[in-house]
Order: sequence, then C-alpha cells, then structure tokens
Amino acid sequence: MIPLNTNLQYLVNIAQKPERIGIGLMSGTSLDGLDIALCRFAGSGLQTEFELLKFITIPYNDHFKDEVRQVFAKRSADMEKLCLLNAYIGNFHAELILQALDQWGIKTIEVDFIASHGQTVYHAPARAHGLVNYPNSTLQIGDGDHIAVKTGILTISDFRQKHIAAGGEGAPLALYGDAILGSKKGENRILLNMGGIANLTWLPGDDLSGIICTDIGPGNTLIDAATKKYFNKPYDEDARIAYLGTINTALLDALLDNPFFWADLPKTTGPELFNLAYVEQAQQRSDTTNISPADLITTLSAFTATGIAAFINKYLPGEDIKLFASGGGASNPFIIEQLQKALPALVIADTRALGIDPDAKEAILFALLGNEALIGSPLKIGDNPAVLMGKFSFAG
Ligand SMILES: Nc1ncnc2c1ncn2[C@@H]1O[C@H](COP(=O)(O)OP(=O)(O)OP(=O)(O)O)[C@@H](O)[C@H]1O
Ligand SMILES: CC(=O)N[C@H]1[C@@H]2OC[C@@H](O2)[C@@H](O)[C@@H]1O[C@H](C)C(=O)O
Repeated sequence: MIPLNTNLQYLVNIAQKPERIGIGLMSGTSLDGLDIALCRFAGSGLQTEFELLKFITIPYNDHFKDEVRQVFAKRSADMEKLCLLNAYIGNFHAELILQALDQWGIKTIEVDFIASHGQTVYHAPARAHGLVNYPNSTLQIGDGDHIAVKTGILTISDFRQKHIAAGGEGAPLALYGDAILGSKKGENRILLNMGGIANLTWLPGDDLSGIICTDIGPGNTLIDAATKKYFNKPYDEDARIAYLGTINTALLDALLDNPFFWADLPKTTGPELFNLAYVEQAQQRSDTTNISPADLITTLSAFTATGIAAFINKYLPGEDIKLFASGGGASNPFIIEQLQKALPALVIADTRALGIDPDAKEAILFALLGNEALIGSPLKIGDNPAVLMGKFSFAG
C-alpha cells in the first residue's frame, strides 16, 4: 500500500483521537475584534460532547478597522487593498492566536486544529444582487494557509462556500451549532444572536426537522455606525445614549419598510443593505432628517428590537417558548427591554442559561464546524444543506 503523506497521516491521527482540542475564530460584521474560543470536543453531530476551555476577544485597533473598512461591504474597492488584506488578515489572526495561547500557557502542539471564519468583506445573496446567472455569493478573507504556516496548526477555513455550492446562501451557519449544542427535546427554543446582523434559530422541542435559521435584519450595525458618526464612540455602551432619546415612530416605520422584511425564509443580509445610507433614505422618506442624534440612536435601537419582535410574532407565535440571546446585542439593556415589551409571553434569557458564553457562541460554532469537517458526517436537519464545510490548510 502507498504510505500516506504526513498531512494525510496527521488528519487520520486527529480523526482517530478520542478527543480533539480546537480553536474557533470569529471576526464578525461589527469589526470589534477577533473572538478566539479554545474548545474540547469528543464525538460529532448530535452526539457531540463539548467544553469551552478558554475564550478571549482581542479588540482590533483603529488602524486595522480603518484598513478593513476600505473594502468592507463596498460595491467598489481597491483590488490591491483586497489582495493585501487577504494575506495580512491571515497573518494577523495567526499572531493573535499565538498571543492568546501564550497568555493561556498553552503550546501550539496541544491544539489539533484551528477553524477560522475569516473576515466577511462582501455578502451578495442572489435575492440582493438580482443578477440572472450569478449564484448566491459571499467573500471571507484572511487566508487559512497563512494561519496554518504561521501557527504550525492545521487550519480549516472558508466554511461558507460549500453551503452556497449545496444550495444555501452561505449563512447563517448557526443552525448546525444551535441544533447540536442548543436543542432540547420537549423544549421550544429560539436562539437569537445579535451581532452586527441579527439572526435566529428556531428549535422546536418535538421535531428538529421543523428548524428555522435565518437572518432577521440589523443587530448593532446601524446603532454602531450612527454612534460613531454622531458621538465618536464605537458603540452605545449599555444603551446610555438610547435611554436619553425617544423613539420616532415615523422614522421607525420607514426603517421597517423594506422588501427584506417580507422576503421568503431563510434569508440573509449584511451591512451592504443595512448601512448609514439606508438610514438617511428612511429619514428623507419620513421627513425626520432633523431629529436629534440621541433620538436617532434610540430609534435605531428600537428598530433592531421591533424587527426581531415582528419576525417572532409572525413566524413563531406561541406561549411555550424560551428565547436565549447571544452576541453583543444581548448586553444592550434597551434592546432586551424593548424585546420583552413586544413579546410579553416569551421567557427571555441569554445563552449562559444553556452553559454557552453569549460572546463566545459564534467562535464556538466555527470550532464545532471544524470538528465536524474532521470527523462528522453531513447533518440533515430540516431543508438545510447537508454538507461538511471548510477547506484544509496544512502547516507543512
Ligand atoms: N455593553 C454593551 N452595550 C451595548 N452594546 C454592546 C455592549 N457590548 C457589545 N455591544 C454591541 O455588540 C457589538 C459586537 O457584537 P458581536 O461581537 O456579537 O458582533 P459580530 O460578531 O461582529 O457580528 P456578527 O455576528 O453580525 O458577525 C458591538 O459593536 C456593540 O454594538
Ligand atoms: C456573511 C456573513 O458573514 N454573515 C454573518 C453575519 O453575522 C450575523 C449574520 O450575518 C450571520 O448570517 C452570519 O454569521 C453567523 C456566524 C452565521 O453564519 O450563523
């Protein structure tokens, strides 16, 4: 028999281990920092046993954010910048991983794999680009080969392309992690993640084949953009500004008036649609260009909560449902209060109640998808693409 080369042998070895240690990386649409989750896995699929060993978010500095913003969600950008950033982000994420491991006192040899989301720079589902003959498309950069070579750790990356190839929009991938780690027989659950964009997974307690996982609309992206523009702060910490203003209902109605909100499920979106130009157009249509910056932040915060509540009232009405929030928006008390007000029958908690750190949830998801890529089988849940995702980059 022809011997396996060292890379294939490495894959066989880690696949045969009773447990694997993996790092999940998420760099989301908020561009706040790199989430790094060190996880232990045994088994795969619905039988996965999981433990979060360490978690850290390493904030991005302003220089890095400005660099990424030159291409982020832009219809036209400098191709050289895009090309440079692909390699630069891979290298930079590798440096941050090494820094985190050093801080935790863990050697690279102890880590079996890294699962890296990369940085989304453009998301273009067919429904949004509307071009005949072009498929759903999405682009994440920060190449896995750079991470693998610099850290010396097998890296799995670029998870979203396979989802698209198999008929999806490339997102939300939360479905797989939520079904595996967040579902419970006999309990109707909504797992709501509010990052830059809000997305939700419906996990019916009787039969998981009824699962729904979809983006809903903006999470924090508009609040962040307006807070930066009018208050020169990266975000509205603890909703301090939102509590100063009042909700402008004319503007709120205009913000909610977009075909995305009545498009078929599942649907995905991003800052390509929900950006400051979207807000300005809604202000013009509703004759509210003169409202105070505080009223604007309050209304944008209410927009996030109202969009989510309207979705739940339309698709998931019912009494016996628990909602578990995660992502940075779970730390925004104004949004949580507005949600509870609009959904009085719902029990709202955050994912800590499920043993999942709300800030770490998406990084854990990618670690879990990495574990699936190594030892799982394609998971058929509802109508969603049953595929193993991720591309392998070897250190040598
Ligand atoms: N204490 C807080 N008060 C208000 N908002 C907060 C707080 N902490 C975090 N946030 C919000 O959460 C955002 C970061 O959320 P998160 O890290 O979940 O987003 P992301 O992963 O980048 O986005 P996505 O999931 O859409 O890719 C911040 O930009 C901020 O708007
Ligand atoms: C294209 C892209 O990066 N989408 C993100 C984004 O951030 C939240 C929402 O929009 C979600 O659809 C997705 O991320 C999560 C991790 C997902 O795929 O489940």
